[in-house]
Amino acid sequence: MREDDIEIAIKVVIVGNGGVGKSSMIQRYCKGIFTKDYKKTIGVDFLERQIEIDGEDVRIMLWDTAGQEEFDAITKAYYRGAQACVLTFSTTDRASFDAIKDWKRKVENECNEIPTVIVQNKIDLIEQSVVTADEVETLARNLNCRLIRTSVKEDVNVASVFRYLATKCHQLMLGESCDQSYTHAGGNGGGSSFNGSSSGHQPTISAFSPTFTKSNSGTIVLRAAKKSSTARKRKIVLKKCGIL
Ligand SMILES: Nc1nc2c(ncn2[C@@H]2O[C@H](COP(=O)(O)OP(=O)(O)OP(=O)(O)O)[C@@H](O)[C@H]2O)c(=O)[nH]1
Repeated sequence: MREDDIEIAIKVVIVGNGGVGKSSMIQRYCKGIFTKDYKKTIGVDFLERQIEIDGEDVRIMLWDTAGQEEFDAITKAYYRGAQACVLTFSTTDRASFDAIKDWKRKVENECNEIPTVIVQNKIDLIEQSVVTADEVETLARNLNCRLIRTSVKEDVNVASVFRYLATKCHQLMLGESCDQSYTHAGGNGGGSSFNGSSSGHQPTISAFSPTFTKSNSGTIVLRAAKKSSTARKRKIVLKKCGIL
């Protein structure tokens, strides 16, 4: 393999109870589509998308795991080697919220601590919500995870989830101090834009604001890896992380 062909790849696992919108989220992010039909994921599925972080091409490999307990034995094998995790629950499904702690534990059993985001999906159904904003924010704080509220259906904040995680992983790969800022979920609940600030207090990314706009933070770069002066940097990066 030539030096120029080397790229950064990040494995992200998406977990959560059945029906919360994991497959839909991945489809939305990688293919730009949304379907109303529910097709239970059997075992594990996989899609990827390439974005640019700090001028580097980063390939995000999204592992969609079945939410049903019957597939636990199969899916946990796929958590191994994951560098980031999305813990997903649905605004209209109380059990899926209550299960978030268990999902975090299951992933940590295989991967230790990795950058993790709690995603409250189906925020378009906020009027049918079975969780309060406070309890969700408290859970995120207690679990030391960033909270992002999304609507896969309306394409709100989906790109922010993966850009945030990819940025965190990229920082870790570069050996920059990660300052643990990914672990905070504040409670202001306003706006939907991604805030890459590295200060200690990280606001929740939310779609609650009535003036929210669709997130455009994911820059899709559908082209071959650049042959540029970043090659040397890539080499350094790859000493610190695995190529998937
Ligand atoms: N209203 C609304 N419906 C959604 C949203 N995201 C997903 N859905 C719907 O929720 C249902 C379940 O979505 P899936 O993506 O299949 O759920 P899953 O988490 O992958 O389910 P498993 O494969 O069983 O683990 C589908 O009918 C989707 O259309 C959303 O943001 N809003």
